[in-house]
Amino acid sequence: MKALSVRNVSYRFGAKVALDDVSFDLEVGRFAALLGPNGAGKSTLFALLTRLLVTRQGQIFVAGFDVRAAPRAALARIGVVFQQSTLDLDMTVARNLSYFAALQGLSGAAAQASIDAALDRLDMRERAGETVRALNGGHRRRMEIARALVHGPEVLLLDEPTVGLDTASRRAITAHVHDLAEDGLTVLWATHLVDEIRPTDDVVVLHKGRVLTHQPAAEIACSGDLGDAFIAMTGEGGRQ
Ligand SMILES: Nc1ncnc2c1ncn2[C@@H]1O[C@H](COP(=O)(O)OP(=O)(O)OP(=O)(O)O)[C@@H](O)[C@H]1O
Repeated sequence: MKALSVRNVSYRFGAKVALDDVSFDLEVGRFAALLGPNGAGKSTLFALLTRLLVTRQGQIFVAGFDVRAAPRAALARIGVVFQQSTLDLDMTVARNLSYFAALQGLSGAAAQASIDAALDRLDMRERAGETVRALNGGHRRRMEIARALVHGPEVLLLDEPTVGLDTASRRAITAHVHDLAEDGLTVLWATHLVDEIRPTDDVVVLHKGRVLTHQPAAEIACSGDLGDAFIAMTGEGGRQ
């Protein structure tokens, strides 16, 4: 069974086609970059994966569950880090996570164990008592990733999670999420930055709503530079 399966998905906003017959599968435990320039359709695809928008054409399966026919089962297996932060700045890290855990139906000792484990995975346990406002941008992002793990998802979706961060924070977050994939989580990481992608990662190149290719990064780069290959394919840049 595939961790994520997107089949012939199209979506339009009025006359504007945002996604055009998009299909790809992700194997369990893969780190996949959804690489595309601005306007490629990455956020639209994320909105369909998380049911912020409803798929009208095509099908999406998460761990075998159809997002439209079995939304609860599918969404329970997804963790999401959206482009815009949704943290409560005046609550502590721990309180933000326990609030989210409660929304997921977790409480008491089980919730605490999940929260502690998620914070440990992102090296954020010692920050649990701090208010979010006191954290820098990189730590806030790590906390959002920890929050997305609290309910034990099988697939983690991140929509340009390093936007606005300095180089050190970008590297740390990229490394943390690659580690999560090595531990068996399936990751879909939307980005337009090729330096966040490792040679062994899957890359789904999205351009103007269409999938141009889906291969390991090393094969797309073809013994050259992934950024050059991306520019050659799309005519657009892939560096910060
Ligand atoms: N609500 C909307 N109404 C009309 N057009 C939209 C809407 N949202 C997105 N679009 C258009 O759909 C296309 C895909 O947009 P989308 O935001 O999914 O791309 P993206 O790859 O996430 O880009 P970015 O990196 O800038 O977030 C773009 O042409 C965009 O202008």
